[in-house]
Amino acid sequence: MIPTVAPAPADADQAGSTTAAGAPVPRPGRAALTRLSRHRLLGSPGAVAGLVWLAALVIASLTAPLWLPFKTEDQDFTAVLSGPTAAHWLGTDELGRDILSRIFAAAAGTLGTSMITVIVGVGLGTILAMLAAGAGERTETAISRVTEVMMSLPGTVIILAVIGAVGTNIPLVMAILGILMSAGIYRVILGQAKSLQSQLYVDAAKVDGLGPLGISVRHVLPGLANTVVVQAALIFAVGMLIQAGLAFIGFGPPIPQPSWGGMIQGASQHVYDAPWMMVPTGAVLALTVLSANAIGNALGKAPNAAAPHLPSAADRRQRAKAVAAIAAAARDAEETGDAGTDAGAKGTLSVRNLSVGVDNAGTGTGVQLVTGVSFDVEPGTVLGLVGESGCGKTMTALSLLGLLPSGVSATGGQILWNGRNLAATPDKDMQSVRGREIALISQEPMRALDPMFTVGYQLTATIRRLRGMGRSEARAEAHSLLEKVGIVDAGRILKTYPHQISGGMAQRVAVALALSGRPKLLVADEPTTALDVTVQAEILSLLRALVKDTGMSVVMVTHDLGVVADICDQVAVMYAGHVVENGRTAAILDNPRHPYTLALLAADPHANHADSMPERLATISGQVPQPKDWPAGCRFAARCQFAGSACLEPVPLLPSSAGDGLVRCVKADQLAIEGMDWLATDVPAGRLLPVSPVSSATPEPAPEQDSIVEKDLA
Ligand SMILES: Nc1ncnc2c1ncn2[C@@H]1O[C@H](COP(=O)(O)OP(=O)(O)OP(=O)(O)O)[C@@H](O)[C@H]1O
Repeated sequence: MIPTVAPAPADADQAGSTTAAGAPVPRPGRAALTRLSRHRLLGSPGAVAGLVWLAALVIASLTAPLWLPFKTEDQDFTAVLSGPTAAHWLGTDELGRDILSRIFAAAAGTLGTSMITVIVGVGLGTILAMLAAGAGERTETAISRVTEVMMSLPGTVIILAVIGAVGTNIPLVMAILGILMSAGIYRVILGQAKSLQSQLYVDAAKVDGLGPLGISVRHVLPGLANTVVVQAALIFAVGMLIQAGLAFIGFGPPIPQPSWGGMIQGASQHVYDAPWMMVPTGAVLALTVLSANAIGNALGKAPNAAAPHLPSAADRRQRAKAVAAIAAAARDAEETGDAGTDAGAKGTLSVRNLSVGVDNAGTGTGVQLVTGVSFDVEPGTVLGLVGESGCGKTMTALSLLGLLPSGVSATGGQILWNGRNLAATPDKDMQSVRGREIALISQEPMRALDPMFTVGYQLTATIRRLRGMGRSEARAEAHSLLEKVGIVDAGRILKTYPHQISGGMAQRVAVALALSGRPKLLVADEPTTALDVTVQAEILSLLRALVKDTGMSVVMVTHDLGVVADICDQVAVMYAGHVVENGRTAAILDNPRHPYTLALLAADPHANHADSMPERLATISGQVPQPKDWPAGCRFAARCQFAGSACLEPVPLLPSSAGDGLVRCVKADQLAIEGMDWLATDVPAGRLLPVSPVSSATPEPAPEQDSIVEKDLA
């Protein structure tokens, strides 16, 4: 299954929630704030400068009475309209008042009242949007009509009318400005709030009994964080400018209280005889507005909490670094003649020694999730990657497309495809591979389909993009693709939206979408897991037919040996991040050599014949170890009924005596000779019997006394 990090479900907000890898999962709101503050704000020099400027302005303004040399109303008639001097650093105005003192004295008021506009405008707009999105169509219609009326009102006239009625009460004027602006903010936020309300995790939260308020606060608001802060920064800047404009035309704070707009107005009277007077206040106002905009810009680039699976720019940079490192290693290997393999035959996928790891904050020293995986997929064949959950199948599959999740990247090895090493291919070059050469279908068909557009639009747009066809030609191709994937009434389905079709139909459409670019390789990540058994069989037979008809090859990720038996020519059994056995499907299913394969088969009801079905199916005690807990020796040893002390040493992948496959077990041959079965009995985890180590180059059967645990267990 492709990992996604959705906002925490209703019951998962406890502090201790972790990823499968054991890493703590931040709550969406906190995650958003972390990203906003750490990666974006501090990563943008403009935003950092803006923050420093605003912070300095606020501190200087609040502490002004303590350090300013002059009071705002002090007049120095010996220095009227002067430029900067030792006594008056920024000069004086027409009454000899110190401009520096007046700028800082006015700053707190200007910033504070602009914040009133932000709080009222953004707060009201956000609350209305969340209410409209969550409370149903009638409420949304009512709120939308009211905001439309608000937007049609002449704001300037209303503000002037308020000033006429109540005088220059700046906080009140700015609050009313906020109310007027909230209508626009409502419109900006509503669409996003509605989309968040329609997420599957919101449905899950509703099922869990979370009320509308809880859903809005816990699931919707965190997803709106980006938009809200960007709007806040913009409104802050606009509020400051409007306030300065009002003061300029005489509706500022009462005289002699200074205001930036009032000071600019005063300076405009002396623009010819004392032009300097305009500079300090104008520059401070401009710098403050620029600072707010720079901060808004930086925050606007932050990834949304609702889509944390999308790689941020930092993730992309990190990936680019990882790709460059692999490319450099490959070049070194070529120079020293250690490259190992050529680029493989055309249409053959050759994965060599692939490792995938967590980036660990860009240091490249994080835990490894997949190590030393190698396999080949010939044209027109299907390779199954099989294993329990957490064995690294998805990480391996996604690395073929360069689509590893944020914070994870390929750390070594080669993915050889049509003459290039995809592991060392930059993301922008991978774009021409994805869809056109290698396509993906995932477990959840709805992931591939956008609920906002009809099936026809999505298919046509994809075909046009990937194959450069005209509209009507693409439409005809979409129709034929739907027929190809077994949809009888293709014309009708083209007109439907994804939510109007069943899961099986959606998976067929997803397959058609994947075929749009006529890929040579299809990566299918558990494509039938979410479907019921009959539909599963249909999709498998569709894939089989496509492989036969088009000569396309498939990498099929599955935990179902039935699927492997049904469709795969080759199989690679993965356990704890590496391949423990691979080879031809028939050879492996008939003659498994690795105890893990043996155990998977023993635990699979379909692999046991009805007449010889045991009373109790076999189990594999324990769990797949977390990547950070992988032992140096055999990673399966702690759960293995046949483990011995030789299994404490690292085990290489060696040719299996059965067929042309490879197996990673020091006792593989001994098990084959003795014909051991995996028992239904649970084995205490970590039990190891003494077994003499065998040479890794030529595995020999273990001595008699090192026998199999089974004997003890019986
Ligand atoms: N984004 C991630 N960051 C860190 N570790 C991850 C991430 N995604 C997966 N892992 C870890 O990588 C390992 C391999 O995961 P992977 O999803 O490839 O397993 P899988 O065999 O495909 O399992 P499943 O069938 O459940 O998808 C697991 O230990 C998993 O916890």
